[in-house]
Amino acid sequence: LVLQNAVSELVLIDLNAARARAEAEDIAHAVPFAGSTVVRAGDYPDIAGASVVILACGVSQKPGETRPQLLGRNAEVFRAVIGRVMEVAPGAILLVASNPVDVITQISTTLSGLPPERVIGSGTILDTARFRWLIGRHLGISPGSIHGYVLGEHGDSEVLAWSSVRAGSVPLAAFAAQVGAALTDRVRAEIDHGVRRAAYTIIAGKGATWYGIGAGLARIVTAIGRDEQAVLSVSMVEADALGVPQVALSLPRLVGAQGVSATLWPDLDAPETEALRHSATLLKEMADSVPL
Ligand SMILES: NC(=O)C1=CN([C@@H]2O[C@H](COP(=O)(O)OP(=O)(O)OC[C@H]3O[C@@H](n4cnc5c(N)ncnc54)[C@H](O)[C@@H]3O)[C@@H](O)[C@H]2O)C=CC1
Ligand SMILES: CC(=O)C(=O)O
Repeated sequence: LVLQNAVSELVLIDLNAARARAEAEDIAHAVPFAGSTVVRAGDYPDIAGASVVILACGVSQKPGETRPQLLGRNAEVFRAVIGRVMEVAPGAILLVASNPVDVITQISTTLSGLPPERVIGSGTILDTARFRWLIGRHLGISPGSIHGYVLGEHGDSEVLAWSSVRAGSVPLAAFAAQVGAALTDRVRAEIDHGVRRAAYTIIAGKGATWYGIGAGLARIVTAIGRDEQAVLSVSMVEADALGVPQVALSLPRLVGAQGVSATLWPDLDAPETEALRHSATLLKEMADSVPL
């Protein structure tokens, strides 16, 4: 956010106040290279009037741990935090990052009483970035010129929507053939593994993932701040996802000043549709298991 000069003020709140102060000071030292954001540590009253509140509190995965294993602990954290945020910043858009992000987004929607379009989960914005990066690397073109999405859960059941991927305006398989970089079953399997297992690999190596999610959250905040109506794969409670009622999951959505203004249901083939329904069902079961 600071490097893109995307916000005028950034307030960090953490149960561990010393950490918030240290992070704020460290981040503030980047400001002179980028812009003029006011960065400081604070407490809840300091976010009164905020336009966006990013929620990244709670516990994170240890090596080998799955995202759903965090659910009980992070649901408890959000029961404590959401009420306090709503007391001081009832007009904010909530942007959830804590895992399992889809279920925590759904819990946050219920606890806040906000309309679903104002409670956004980062969802698969990061998985979509990983997907585009890996395809771009395979084809030798910029990931920004790859148009495709990861859908459903930000987690093990996510769906890589291969059938609708385009390189520029050309269907993926046709472009791959043109540049002599065929998308064999082995290549697809490697890309699938690289997307689906990325967090596990990075957490095994350095304990946490920081930069991809930081950039993804900054992208969402920028789309809100500039009322871009940008298409981003983010999570939100959907009234009906392929027959699964009231479930938060990621789909390509229009993001702007009011939060999510529309969902763009993608064209999917039959196996992708079934995989997305399966992902929605798992998420719904997880959400229903949390007492509120
Ligand atoms: N959605 C995504 O793509 C990603 C999600 N994550 C998730 O984000 C969350 C945070 O990850 P990290 O920053 O690596 O973890 P971390 O452990 O470094 O930071 C979490 C912070 O939350 C604070 N905290 C705990 N309870 C709190 C409360 N009640 N009020 C205020 N602060 C509280 C802790 O003191 C700690 O400083 C995790 O759930 C992680 O799984 C992380 C990376 C990517
Ligand atoms: C930690 C996490 O959810 C990720 O990097 O995908």
